[in-house]
Amino acid sequence: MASATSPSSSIKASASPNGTFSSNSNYSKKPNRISFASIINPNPISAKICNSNGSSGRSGSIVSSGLKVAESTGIAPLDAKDLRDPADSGPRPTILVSEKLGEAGLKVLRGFGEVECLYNLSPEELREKISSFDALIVRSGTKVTRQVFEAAKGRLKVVGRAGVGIDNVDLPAATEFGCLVVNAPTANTVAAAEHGIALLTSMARNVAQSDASMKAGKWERNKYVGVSLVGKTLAVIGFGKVGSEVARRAKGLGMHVIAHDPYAAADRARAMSVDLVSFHEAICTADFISLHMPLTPTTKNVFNEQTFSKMKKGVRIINVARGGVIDEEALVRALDSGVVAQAALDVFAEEPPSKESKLVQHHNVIVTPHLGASTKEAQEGVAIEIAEAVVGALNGELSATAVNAPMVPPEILTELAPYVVLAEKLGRLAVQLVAGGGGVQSVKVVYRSARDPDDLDTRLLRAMIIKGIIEPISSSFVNLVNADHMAKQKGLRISEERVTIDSSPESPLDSIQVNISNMDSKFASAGTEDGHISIEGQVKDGVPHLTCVGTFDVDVSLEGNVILCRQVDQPGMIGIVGNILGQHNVNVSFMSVGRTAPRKQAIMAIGVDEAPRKETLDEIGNVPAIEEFVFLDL
Ligand SMILES: NC(=O)c1ccc[n+]([C@@H]2O[C@H](COP(=O)([O-])OP(=O)(O)OC[C@H]3O[C@@H](n4cnc5c(N)ncnc54)[C@H](O)[C@@H]3O)[C@@H](O)[C@H]2O)c1
Ligand SMILES: O=C(O)[C@H](O)COP(=O)(O)O
Repeated sequence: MASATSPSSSIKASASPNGTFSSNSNYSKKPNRISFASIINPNPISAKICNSNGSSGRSGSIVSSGLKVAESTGIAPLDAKDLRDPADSGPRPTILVSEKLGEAGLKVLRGFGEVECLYNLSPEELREKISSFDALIVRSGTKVTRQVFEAAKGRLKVVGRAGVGIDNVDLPAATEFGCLVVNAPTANTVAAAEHGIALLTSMARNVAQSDASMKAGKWERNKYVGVSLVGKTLAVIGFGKVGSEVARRAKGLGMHVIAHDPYAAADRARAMSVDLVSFHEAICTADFISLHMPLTPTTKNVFNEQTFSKMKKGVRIINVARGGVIDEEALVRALDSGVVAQAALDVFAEEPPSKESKLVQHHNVIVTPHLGASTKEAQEGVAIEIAEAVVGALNGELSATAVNAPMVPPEILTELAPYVVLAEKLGRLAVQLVAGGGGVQSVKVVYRSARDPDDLDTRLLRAMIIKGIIEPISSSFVNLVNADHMAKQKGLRISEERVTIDSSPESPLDSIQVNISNMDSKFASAGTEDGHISIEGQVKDGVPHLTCVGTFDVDVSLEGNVILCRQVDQPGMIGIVGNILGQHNVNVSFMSVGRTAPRKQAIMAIGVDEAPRKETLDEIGNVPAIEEFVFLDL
């Protein structure tokens, strides 16, 4: 008799904390983090998002418009009535807005979920409240730390940064917790650039100091003689969105503009008649230096004692980027010594800076309280941009402004959709074929495609294979955000190979093969000569199919569950097994037989709608010609 090697029995003991092994257990039994299927929803009807109580499905699900990328850069407000399915009576997602957000954005959010605006929360208050929210929207004032993600207890699915800089969000922690971070990168560019120019011109002409002097009753025409801008060299550090808009405006003022940006394209600079130069040349030759790079470990305190000492005496510095890129104490010393004649600062290492800050109080410094993005227009734009991105993410769409997940163009998402489903199912099947279920360390994925390897974006597929492999055998939750991190954490090495085949480039892929290296299989026929467990699948008419097990060709649609039997190839086997299943009321959706040679060995792959009971599996195992079989739960 062949014994049934059902994965449920072997995996139960070691794996799932609730002692069960079921398909979609990620939706119903995992913590309430957004599932991968909610970020990129392979099901065009509804994206399941777990409720606060851990249940899932239509009550608590959010209707998805399918595989599309949120058009979050468009700033026309969405019609609130379009955002949720009116038939969906489940609990609405909860959104915490922790800093002032434009009304138009709030309207978009209110059309979709329960919105609470709680400004000025202390870090402790934020940690206390966060586990009741699916989304958090912040500006630069809220520190979204690891502790916040921990306190969210898996509920928080998306953090929306209503602006550009994400240095106040702990991205590695967000990624580990599978929380998507989106920002609003475009709507405040012009506002920040205009503020930079405002600071540049007012600093050069002592507008702030002379205004204060007059208001103090003085008339000091000789004291506030300024410097001209025309013909002076402005060095823009960080030639991105804001930096290049500052450059464009400074050229209009007749300045000679140079820029330093290790990642900027030279032709973009050339097109604006801006010379891209080294950091050294920029800081040594400039009369004015305007900062527009992000705050990163590399840029932190990049303006320090040493760099100030190399600057032209009397240089003037503008900072509307981030305070942390300047060593503020070193700047005070450079101002005192006259190396830096003036500074105009919108941002500070610590915000708000202390009232006694020597930098803020310095007579050659003008300051604004982080107002770069604060125009009515920019704030409305940013609010809509972030609201649409957050709603899109909660709706199961991949955001075009995702910061910690791959941004995949909509047309690619659409054509990859069925392969994404196939990839997860192959991962789930492959791990169930491993004897003992766990211990998988090395997986090789082979993608066969007629397209050029560079034309195939496999990140989604890889993430889904990882999800398929990890979730059935652990309590971990895997999505597009944290898949690579989870694989690394579990010591799972995934290598990918793309094989170009002679076929139609119409479809992105011909097949996906998943090989688990150096593991024994509970279904020996799934093994290859070189010691791998190998399965392969294809998409046929939009439906994922299992097409190869070990060295056997099969063809079974991966829609329900699968029984694989190895048997002696002889007449009547399909009837015998089909009969047993029929007698036990198990509906067969698909059957296919692959064999090495007539009357030798064959593999029968049977698709079944429901999981057979143990007695049914025992009866199949008692058929004398059946040598081994396995039930695979999809
Ligand atoms: N004060 C405000 O209210 C305000 C408003 C908007 C943006 N900002 C800040 O301005 C900065 C720029 O914003 P953006 O929208 O232009 O971003 P961006 O990403 O478009 O541009 C940043 C540029 O900096 C470059 N860069 C990265 N590391 C660098 C380095 N070591 N040296 C030089 N350049 C480097 C990048 O290549 C990129 O081109 C960000 O820090 C953002 O947070 C502030
Ligand atoms: O990075 C940004 O977008 C700006 O610094 C704006 O920050 P704010 O939203 O706090 O005004």
